[in-house]
Amino acid sequence: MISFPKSLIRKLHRFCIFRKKLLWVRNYCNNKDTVDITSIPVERIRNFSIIAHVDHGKSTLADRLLEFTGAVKKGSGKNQILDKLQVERERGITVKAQSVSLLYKCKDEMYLLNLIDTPGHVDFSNEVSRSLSACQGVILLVDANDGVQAQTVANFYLAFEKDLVIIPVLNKIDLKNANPQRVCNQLKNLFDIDQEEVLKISAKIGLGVDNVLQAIINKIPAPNVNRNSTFRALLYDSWFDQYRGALALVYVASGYIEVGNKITLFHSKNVYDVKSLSILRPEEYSVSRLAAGQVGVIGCNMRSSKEAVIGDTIHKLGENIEPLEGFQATRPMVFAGVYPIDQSQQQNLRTAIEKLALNDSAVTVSNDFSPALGQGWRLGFLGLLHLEVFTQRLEQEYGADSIITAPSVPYKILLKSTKQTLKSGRELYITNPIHFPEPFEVEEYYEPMVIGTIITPDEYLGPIMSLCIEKRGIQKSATNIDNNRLILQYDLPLSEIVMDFHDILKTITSGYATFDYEDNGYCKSNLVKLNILLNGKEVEELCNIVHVTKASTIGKKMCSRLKEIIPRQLIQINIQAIVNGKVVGRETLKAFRKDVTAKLYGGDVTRRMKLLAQQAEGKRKMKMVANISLPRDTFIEVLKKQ
Ligand SMILES: Nc1nc2c(ncn2[C@@H]2O[C@H](COP(=O)(O)OP(=O)(O)OP(=O)(O)O)[C@@H](O)[C@H]2O)c(=O)[nH]1
Repeated sequence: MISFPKSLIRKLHRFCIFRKKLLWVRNYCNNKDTVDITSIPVERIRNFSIIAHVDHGKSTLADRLLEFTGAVKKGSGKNQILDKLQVERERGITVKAQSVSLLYKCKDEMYLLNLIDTPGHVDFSNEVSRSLSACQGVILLVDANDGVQAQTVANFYLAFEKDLVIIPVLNKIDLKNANPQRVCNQLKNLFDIDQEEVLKISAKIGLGVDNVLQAIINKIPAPNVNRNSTFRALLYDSWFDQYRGALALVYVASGYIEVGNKITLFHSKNVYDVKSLSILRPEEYSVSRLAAGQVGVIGCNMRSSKEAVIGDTIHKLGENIEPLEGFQATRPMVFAGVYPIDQSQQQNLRTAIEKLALNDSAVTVSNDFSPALGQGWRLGFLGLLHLEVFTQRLEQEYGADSIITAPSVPYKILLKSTKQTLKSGRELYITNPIHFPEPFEVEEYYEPMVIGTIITPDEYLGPIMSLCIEKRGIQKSATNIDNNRLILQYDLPLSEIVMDFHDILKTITSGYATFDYEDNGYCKSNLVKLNILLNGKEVEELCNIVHVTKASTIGKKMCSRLKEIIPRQLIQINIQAIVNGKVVGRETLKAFRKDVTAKLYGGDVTRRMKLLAQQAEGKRKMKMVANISLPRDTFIEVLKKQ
């Protein structure tokens, strides 16, 4: 392999940074104020979001809107332009809401349309609700073939509760199996939307997209703001730029701001000079002023993303203001330990987690320690996909490899009243099974519950009901939304749906049923801690809290799963699942026998015996230190297919 001197690599690296800076400056200068966006009056601004179920075509419609308004060239060959993250492009899903400002001429007047493309998956619904606070209307997009699905219902109610104007749009009418009439009936039955209001389009081929633009202008009201009052802006997203520090994406709620103004954040109180103002089209386009009703980016040399706290209100220094309503804190649904592959990478992983957690405000972070994995963090996520996407982003965007431990949901425990609990409080939230108290200390156990909504063709009702019963679900309602589709509501324990409920549901319904859930507080339960022992040694990272009725089944399955996942090693591995000191599952992973005598050709038998004895001694030593190497993903994998 050719090796380059370190000095040359350093020079090359510096050159690349210099080139990037140069490109940014050129881009900045080219974009400077060719259209005076601030001259567009408030009455000609429309702020809206596209909301829909997963894969119903939000990003494709956003692409067409970008093309129709000239933000990108027609036939540029680029798809899903607003899905910028590598993880979004690889998985074909949106995980982060993206904003773009479009200029559209209608009846000789220029309109500014601020569009936010939102994710569809339930794990990212916080992005949707955050985006809606900068909007006055939404496009509710429904696939004309699939019809109304679980996230369509959830997203409709999010917009409805915020009193936003809803423009119903049927997409994919070019498909052979599209059935617009059936979907219109569903919209009428579920949301009381009249058929005449529904637009029919094909985002893929651009059919009917101009009607969508017309509806945005005619139906969505202009923001109700005052440009002459004091400046207030809601910080609703932020990201880190290597050269300009943290950039804040804001919705200006009143007044205006100009480059050179001194600003401060209401809660953090830090003071900054405004260095740059821009709007996204979708690339940054510099402007000299951001005024009420607009969505734009403020660059003010914030040194770290920590300073740009999402939900904070930005205002001018020295002005007394009432803060804008921030965002409701989201409650993490799944917790998992994240550790560096080896402790030398700890600092790197720490920086990466800090930066990414600030960009993704739904993630909670606290320190954690594991005897086997060392110093790490306990992170809280909105679901398993959120966890997977976060760790993938850590790897791809920050080059930080990590080991993830078994995910767990947050349990609530009421301790028996003793002198100590009287002082420290009897209620305990357990996000890490390691901290599960001994049964004699506990008065009552509680587990988190959700209300699950399932939309399915009625022929799958039987298998779905069996699945929900197996997952300890209680049916709340079952309603027909048309001749052959049902909407079911179940009370379900969060722990039962978090890992693989969605996958199983898709399998048993050939992909036709869709699922969405929302938090429904805590419910009394009967829980136990399931310990996993490898060669008699407890592996804390694999222990799990389970419902007492499931302990034995899960224990057995975890053992057999571990047997599949752990590679055979030079020593035999005894895998045991233990609940309250009782073995509920057991498997043995046979040693993989290395033939140490292979090189011997004939010769004295004592030589053969000596080699075998040496090998046995080596194995004994390994067993003593329980030196079992587990693959990186064991902790999640073992819980996935129970
Ligand atoms: N035939 C047809 N396919 C479409 C149309 N619109 C979108 N699609 C396809 O549907 C798939 C999903 O489209 P996306 O735009 O990624 O959907 P999305 O709603 O943004 O997906 P998420 O961000 O993951 O929720 C892609 O393969 C698109 O090419 C359409 O009008 N007709």
